[in-house]
Amino acid sequence: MTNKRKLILITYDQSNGTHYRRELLDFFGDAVDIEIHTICEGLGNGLSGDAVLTLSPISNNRLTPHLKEEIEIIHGSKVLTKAAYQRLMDLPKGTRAFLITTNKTASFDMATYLYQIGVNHIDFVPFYPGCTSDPTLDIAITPGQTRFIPEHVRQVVDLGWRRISLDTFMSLMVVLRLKNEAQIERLYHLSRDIMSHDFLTTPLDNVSRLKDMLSMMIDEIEDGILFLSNAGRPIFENNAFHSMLNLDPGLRQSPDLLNYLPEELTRQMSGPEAFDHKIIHIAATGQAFTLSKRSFYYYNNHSGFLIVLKDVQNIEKLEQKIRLDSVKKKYTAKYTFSDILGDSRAMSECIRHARRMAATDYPVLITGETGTGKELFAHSIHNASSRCEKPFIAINCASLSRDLLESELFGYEEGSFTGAKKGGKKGLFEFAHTGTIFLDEIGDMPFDLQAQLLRVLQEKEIRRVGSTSTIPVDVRIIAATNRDLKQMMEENLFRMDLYYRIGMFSLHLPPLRERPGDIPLLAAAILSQVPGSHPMSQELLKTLSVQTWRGNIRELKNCVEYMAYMTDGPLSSRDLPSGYVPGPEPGPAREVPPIFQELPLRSRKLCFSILNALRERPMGRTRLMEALGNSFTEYEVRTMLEYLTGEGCLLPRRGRGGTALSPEGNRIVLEYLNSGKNG
Ligand SMILES: Nc1ncnc2c1ncn2[C@@H]1O[C@H](COP(=O)(O)OP(=O)(O)OP(=O)(O)O)[C@@H](O)[C@H]1O
Repeated sequence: MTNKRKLILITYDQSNGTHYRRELLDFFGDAVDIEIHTICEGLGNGLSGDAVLTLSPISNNRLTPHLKEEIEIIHGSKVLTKAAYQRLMDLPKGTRAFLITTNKTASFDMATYLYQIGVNHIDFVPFYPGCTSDPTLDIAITPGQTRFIPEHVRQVVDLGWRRISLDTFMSLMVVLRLKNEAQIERLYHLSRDIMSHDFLTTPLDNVSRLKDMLSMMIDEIEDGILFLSNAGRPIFENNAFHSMLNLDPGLRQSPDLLNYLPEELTRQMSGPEAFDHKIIHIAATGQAFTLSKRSFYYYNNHSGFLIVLKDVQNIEKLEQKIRLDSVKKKYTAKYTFSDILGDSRAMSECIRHARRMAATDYPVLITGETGTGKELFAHSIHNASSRCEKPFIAINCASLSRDLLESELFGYEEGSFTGAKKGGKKGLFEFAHTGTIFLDEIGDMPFDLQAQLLRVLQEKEIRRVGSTSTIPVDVRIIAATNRDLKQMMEENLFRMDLYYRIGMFSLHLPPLRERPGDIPLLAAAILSQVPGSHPMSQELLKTLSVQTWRGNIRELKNCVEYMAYMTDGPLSSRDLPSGYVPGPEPGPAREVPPIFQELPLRSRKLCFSILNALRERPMGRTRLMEALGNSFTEYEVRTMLEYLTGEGCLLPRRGRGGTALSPEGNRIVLEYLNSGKNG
């Protein structure tokens, strides 16, 4: 790699060229080769180099046809030394003098410059080769062009060659990528001798300090940044750009940088269009980046391109961190295995199995009646798994309508349906990425959504509602249900393929009545949570142990808490809430009303319980669920309410009065209660 830069220097004539070439070499040393081209002798064709510097006014339109390729063009400016300026200022006010330059344009250029820097007490008369002289004038002022002074002039104020301005040097340093400490130091020294343009009146050391701070800040940015000139040449790149691509340190600020970048990157960068976040894969290193190319403007002029490179892995990590931070409170698993009480054999076995399942990454299906601790187990499995630091997201599949459940789980794209949020919405699967999702009441998930869930499990990617693209997700699924999925499969209500996918590890939690030995332990633990509560008598514990506990531990909890709050002294069977009698419920044998006969047993029970509860008074769904001991899911209750309304057992709902029994419903339930035969 060659580090020597080539500069095309354009001046009016050869003499100017030689002079300014020397000045440039004094500044840059042998870091640059300078090729002079003059307007007088013709610029020639096919000029090529790292940059063009014009020190004589010439438009880009005139210049570019002479260039072999697109090269950065710097329109340089020249300034007086401070000493020369002083000599001009010392001339008396009203002095009329020739202003001698090489040509007409240069003459006006010089006059404008002098007025700009405040030399406005002298009356300049432009003079250059070929123009008519005024014989009455005998003073001449010239920036070093003494060779053109008319013979009759007696007083000459030679300002000396104008010097290349500080901003021209700065532009050269940037474009030629030659900015370093030594050059900044040189600029600083120059600034002591020569005049600055207005915008450089800030002391140079401040400017350079500011620039240094700026480049330090750019170096601190974690994204790789590369500035390209309009011509596509590298102007500046930050540390991250080098380290992300493992570039040789010798390439820092090298004009040849592009030759050493991966081909996948340069191919995308080279087009004229700006773009955002293209994903590129570097075959040689296996790295993946997102690449953006943005135009940047300086005072409305297109000045080049900004290339931004982001490491995809970093984005993922960051996104994950943001997800985690934002979901931490809402989406963490609260319970661990140590929160699960019960030393019955059945319970100990469940815990042992669950611990084993936690050590794997497979889906887990937890079954069991309501209130047996399915959610507790789901939390504990997540917390004992390798994903414990990652999100745990629980959703009840029975509590939402089909469409809502779909958009909650998978998210949606902006505009995918009326009312969709601007910018779309992330689904819970995306939030749960790298963690666990707990699908409670999975048996109540609508059939077509089951197919989508299966796809997520198989493909490990989701598609937002209304989107055509997919998003990869890595989520472990724990599902739970109190429904009989096997039975549901037979009835074509649950997909067999999904069942076998999630049910490989299945954990059945026994109902409380099958492990009465756990009741004293659980009851004592529940009691200890109530401040100031009294102990339970043995006789009460015995009574509790023979209850059917259709609501299982949740029901036991309600019952024990009720007693603890309602009783002042030690607790006995007398303190039990009404409905709890010693011994299991015998359950009278009754004839099944014809409208229930087609229903599965569980739905039949639910229908009867609803009608029975509504005999007392009308009530809303939440109340009704409580009255049923929370033994049925919201989905089940809703479905059965619809069914019973359709059968004419309930009055259609109006307003906030809740659901009421119709005369037909009342007749059916009374007939059922009086029938006395087994159903
Ligand atoms: N073995 C246990 N030890 C201590 N508390 C328990 C145990 N099992 C359940 N619980 C408590 O009982 C209540 C119900 O448990 P959980 O919500 O986990 O049951 P579930 O089977 O998911 O119920 P549902 O099917 O109605 O959603 C919770 O307050 C839970 O903390």
